[in-house]
Amino acid sequence: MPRPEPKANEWPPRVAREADIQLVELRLQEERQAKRVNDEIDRQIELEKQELKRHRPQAKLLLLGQSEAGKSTLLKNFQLLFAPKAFHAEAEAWRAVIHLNLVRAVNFILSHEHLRRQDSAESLRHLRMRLSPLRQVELILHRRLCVDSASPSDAPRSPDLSVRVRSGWKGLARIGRPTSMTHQDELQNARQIIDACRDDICAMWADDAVQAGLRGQSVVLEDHCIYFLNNVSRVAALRYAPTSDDILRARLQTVGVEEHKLVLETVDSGSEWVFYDVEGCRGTRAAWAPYFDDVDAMIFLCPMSNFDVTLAEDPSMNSLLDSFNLWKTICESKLLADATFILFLNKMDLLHAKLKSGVRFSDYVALYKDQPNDAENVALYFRRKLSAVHKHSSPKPRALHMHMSCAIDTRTMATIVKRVKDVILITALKGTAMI
Ligand SMILES: Nc1nc2c(ncn2[C@@H]2O[C@H](COP(=O)(O)OP(=O)(O)OP(=O)(O)O)[C@@H](O)[C@H]2O)c(=O)[nH]1
Ligand SMILES: [Mg+2]
Repeated sequence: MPRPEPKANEWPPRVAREADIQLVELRLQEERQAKRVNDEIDRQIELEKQELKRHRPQAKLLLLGQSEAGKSTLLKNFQLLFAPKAFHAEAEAWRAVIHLNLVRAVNFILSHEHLRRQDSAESLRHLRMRLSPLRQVELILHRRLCVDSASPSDAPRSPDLSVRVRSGWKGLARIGRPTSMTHQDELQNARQIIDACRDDICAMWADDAVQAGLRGQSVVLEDHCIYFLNNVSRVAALRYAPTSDDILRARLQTVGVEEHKLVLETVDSGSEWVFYDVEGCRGTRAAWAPYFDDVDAMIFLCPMSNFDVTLAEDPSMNSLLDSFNLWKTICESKLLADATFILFLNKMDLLHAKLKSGVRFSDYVALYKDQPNDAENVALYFRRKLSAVHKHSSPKPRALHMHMSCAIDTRTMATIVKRVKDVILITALKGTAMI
């Protein structure tokens, strides 16, 4: 067909219009191609997101509180209940920590200045001599386990008999499997010496002069030291294998922020929870913040029994006041505004024993004046005080679940920890669980 002649004065000329049409077509093609590429990128991002979701732990949990509040002990309770195989697999590794806890307590007692002066007691002089190999054992275990390079000195030390393991709890697993024969021989040798000293440690702990000396100087040995000394004939035996109770009692100070993956065995088998267990000392708290992001639940431990003591790291600071201040700061953290709060009012057993021994809570907490000095009422005070702080903090944090606890009592903890597990699962799956 003949092409129509271009009309005179036609604007734009037909040829130019055709070129425009081709250009538009080209642009449309390019846009379609770009959209295809974009859609593909979006699809990839969506796939990656889903993949990430699949690999994201089912729950991310933060354990906070001052030093010795019981954070790591609570974590052990979770492990004992929901990953018992992993818990028992680590039992062997805990033995060295328990032995160091024990040996440090013995050496501390024997090196205490007041008891040195009582050397006139013939029996004590004898015991000191017979137990002197434990100094070497402390050095060996210290070298194998501890973070700080300073060796334990001969001078009497403060009764902070904590153990800090290189790279924390995870480092402990490596200690359970010593790599070289020298390590194995050293640890075996240490166990043999402890076993050989067993009767003498018993005799020392039962010695009236020792007990009177400790009482007279108001030396308060940490709870775990007393527990292992009371159980020395079992703990010091050559074939000793730590029980669950022993592991919960063992004192292993957390170093920095330790990540613990808990692969559940008894419920929801195979799913993974990640705990961030922090070192509670004041000087290390600035390092916590990076771990506040994107956690499902923040678990705070407030030890109720330490109202009459000051912080080991700051003797001018009352321990209870420090805990209250810390709780307030945590409640006001914007980063934690989306996390469910779980509060453990811990060390109920020690609170009970302390009040029963005659220490008065009102002597340390002015607001408590004229109120009953029993553990239930004091615990109620803690409950009201801490929930009021939570309620009135800004930004308003999410739900608060509170439990009175004794973290070393596996029986009562089993019930509490199961309840907390439900809260964590609901929180992780549905956002938050309100009560
Ligand atoms: N009697 C008693 N002892 C407890 C309780 N909870 C924890 N402990 C003991 O207190 C000591 C300190 O507990 P940890 O769990 O190591 O304390 P933490 O909060 O992890 O301390 P850091 O790692 O220093 O921040 C351990 O020897 C525990 O066995 C409790 O409710 N009652
Ligand atoms: Mg800890």
